[in-house]
Amino acid sequence: MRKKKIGIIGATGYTGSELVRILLNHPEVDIAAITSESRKGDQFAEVHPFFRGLIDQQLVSIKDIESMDLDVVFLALPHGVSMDFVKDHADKPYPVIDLSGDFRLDSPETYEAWYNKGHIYQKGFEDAVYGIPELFKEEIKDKKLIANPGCYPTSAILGLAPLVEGGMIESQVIVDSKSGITGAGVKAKAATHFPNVNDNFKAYSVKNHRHTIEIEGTLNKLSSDELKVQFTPHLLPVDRGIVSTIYSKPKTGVNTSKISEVYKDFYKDEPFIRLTDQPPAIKEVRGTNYCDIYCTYDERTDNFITISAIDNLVKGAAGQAVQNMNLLFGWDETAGLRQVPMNP
Ligand SMILES: NC(=O)C1=CN([C@@H]2O[C@H](COP(=O)(O)OP(=O)(O)OC[C@H]3O[C@@H](n4cnc5c(N)ncnc54)[C@H](OP(=O)(O)O)[C@@H]3O)[C@@H](O)[C@H]2O)C=CC1
Ligand SMILES: CC(=O)N[C@@H](CCC(=O)OP(=O)(O)O)C(=O)O
Repeated sequence: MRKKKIGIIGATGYTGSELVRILLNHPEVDIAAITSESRKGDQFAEVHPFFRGLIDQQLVSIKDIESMDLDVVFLALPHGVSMDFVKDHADKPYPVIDLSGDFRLDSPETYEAWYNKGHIYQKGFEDAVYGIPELFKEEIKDKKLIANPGCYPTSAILGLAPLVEGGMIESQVIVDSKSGITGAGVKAKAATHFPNVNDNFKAYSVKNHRHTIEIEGTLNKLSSDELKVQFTPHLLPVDRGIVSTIYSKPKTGVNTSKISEVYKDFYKDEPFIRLTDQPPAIKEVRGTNYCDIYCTYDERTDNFITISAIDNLVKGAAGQAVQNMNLLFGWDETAGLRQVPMNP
């Protein structure tokens, strides 16, 4: 059968090149177009020299894909930019998998409140599905617009989903997350300048990070009670990886000794969830689509403590996008995603 023709939009950035890294080894696809507005005409491997000898492809402009007969398009563009593409290409036959936050929330009003930015395409919210395959597999299968989740939300939501869906916890949840610096994108900025991150560690966007509402809104879709999420991200001096440590209180009467069975049962058919018997490490998932999850109960404080680890560029972005594509086309969910973690 003919391989599906893929377009990757915005491939001078980190998630764009990560998509290429994964899709080069995907058995069902050919990378037909890789775009860049700033480097069009250059070879992709000139922009990302670690691809030398592996791919012979010239970067094209977005307008050049109009004449191509693509089967699916990945948007690795900043938020606020993706929405223009989605609106302008709404009549195209191909599905779009958007890695940005432009269509993850429930309405333009919520978006505007948390992103401090206007939204130009209300219909996209009606068309989109939130692409977290472990929770919304059936809904993803026949959608034309997939809003690929944020990296922090992926780690927090997957960590909490079994407790939330089981109605096991009280309404206040604390998510304390640490991310590698590639989460901030390829552009140089003061916050990610080497002396500011090397040998250093700090929280940022306390109380108002836009992922708070993405986590809270998604968990509330699984919950019969109204949950509130306190989310604090931290910048970790590593390239890639996220660890989230999550605190929640069991409801009165919940059988806390059954916690591992609850997680095992919830994720029993999920190839990318690995339940661990000790806190997971970012190097144990590096370069892979795994989300490793550890959960325990502390009798002294009456808290559940859940710790999850992902690679922000893979399960937190490009890998999850490929997993979504696999579902869209009815392929094995793990196609192209069977990497072994790179450790050390
Ligand atoms: N990095 C991560 O860990 C994660 C990122 N995401 C999301 O995925 C999307 C891509 O992220 P990431 O790859 O890190 O981003 P980068 O900043 O590394 O790359 C973004 C790319 O978009 C292109 N682009 C097009 N228009 C613009 C514009 N107006 N301003 C800036 N860049 C533009 C750029 O390529 P060119 O100018 O050459 O066309 C650039 O290569 C973002 O929405 C991000 O929030 C989601 C989860 C995790
Ligand atoms: C370390 C770091 O800076 N991380 C980014 C989140 C990356 C991501 O997933 O962002 P989107 O929701 O925009 O896709 C941040 O905190 O803004």
